[in-house]
Amino acid sequence: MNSPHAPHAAIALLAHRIPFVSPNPIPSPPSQESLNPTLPFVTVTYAQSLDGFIALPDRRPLTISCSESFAMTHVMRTMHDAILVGVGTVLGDDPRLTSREDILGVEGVAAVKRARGEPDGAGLHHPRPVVVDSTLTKFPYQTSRLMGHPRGKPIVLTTTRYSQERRTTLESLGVEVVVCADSRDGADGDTAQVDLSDGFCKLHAHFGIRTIMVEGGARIIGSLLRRRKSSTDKSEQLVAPQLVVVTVAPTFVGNGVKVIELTGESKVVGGSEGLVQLADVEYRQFGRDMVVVAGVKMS
Ligand SMILES: NC(=O)C1=CN([C@@H]2O[C@H](COP(=O)(O)OP(=O)(O)OC[C@H]3O[C@@H](n4cnc5c(N)ncnc54)[C@H](O)[C@@H]3O)[C@@H](O)[C@H]2O)C=CC1
Ligand SMILES: Nc1nc(O)c(N)c(N[C@@H]2O[C@H](COP(=O)(O)O)[C@@H](O)[C@H]2O)n1
Repeated sequence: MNSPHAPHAAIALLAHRIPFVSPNPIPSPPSQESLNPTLPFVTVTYAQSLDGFIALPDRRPLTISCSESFAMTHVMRTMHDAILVGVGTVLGDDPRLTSREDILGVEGVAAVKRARGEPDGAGLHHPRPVVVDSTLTKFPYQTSRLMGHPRGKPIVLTTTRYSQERRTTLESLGVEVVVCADSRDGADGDTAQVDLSDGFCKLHAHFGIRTIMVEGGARIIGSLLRRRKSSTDKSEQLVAPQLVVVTVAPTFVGNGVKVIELTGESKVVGGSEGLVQLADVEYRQFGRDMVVVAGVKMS
């Protein structure tokens, strides 16, 4: 597959699986979840090596995707209202989290605008950036490229143990701080983390965000791929994403960071127990990479 065709192939693969790709209502929503009035549609996506790594040891960033699968990722960014990462990713990668014309190409940009039902002259859609930071103390607001994002300052989801001093500073700079319910299901053991399902509901309720692309990092994705009960709503399904899109590149890394690191009790259980189960799986080649697209079983 040549690079100029990748955005078209990505639109064909994803447009029927992600709701609200167009500002107009799409005729046939792909699933009942997209009709949920309070919970946004959540896509989890990442790129990994053939041996399962998403970053180098010490959480150093790694370029895994080829140009075609990168184009697929940027098409996905244009299809979501918001893009969410954990503060570990902001610290490690300093991401821009924009939809990029240089990666999509002229034809790709035009195709995306057509798919969104927007005129040629319209600017390319960028998802609103959202960062998860349990205390507000880690988000590097003085240096982060997200502070110059074209959709405005990021929204930061935090817990009740946030720093008031930091909140005042961030809000004075235009950052929107959203205090969410605490969860102990995250990656840091006994330390309260952000209850992501509560965060998702608040993004919908406070900002009208209907679709969220979760792009990283390891701990946030790991939390979402575990079957968790929300502290605000006892339904287990609330925490699960509706769509999982994984780029698998034909490279070996040998050592580094994985999205699911089983520890303690879960390591003894092993297998896929305790993890979300996939359904409606599709596979597509983008350049040299394979992209796996799947829904999540809700039972
Ligand atoms: N290959 C890929 O597609 C991607 C790779 N990455 C890599 O991932 C690494 C960063 O991942 P991490 O260090 O794990 O950071 P992360 O980006 O997952 O953020 C984790 C932080 O969020 C906080 N947090 C709050 N609520 C949480 C919850 N409910 N669940 C989990 N964490 C919660 C944690 O306390 C922690 O401080 C970097 O090495 C980056 O390069 C990041 C994005 C995509
Ligand atoms: N799809 C994909 N492939 C890779 O090889 C990657 N390393 C990533 N990383 C993600 O992209 C973010 C950087 O985004 P910007 O280009 O700065 O907008 C990074 O933080 C990861 O989330 N993704």
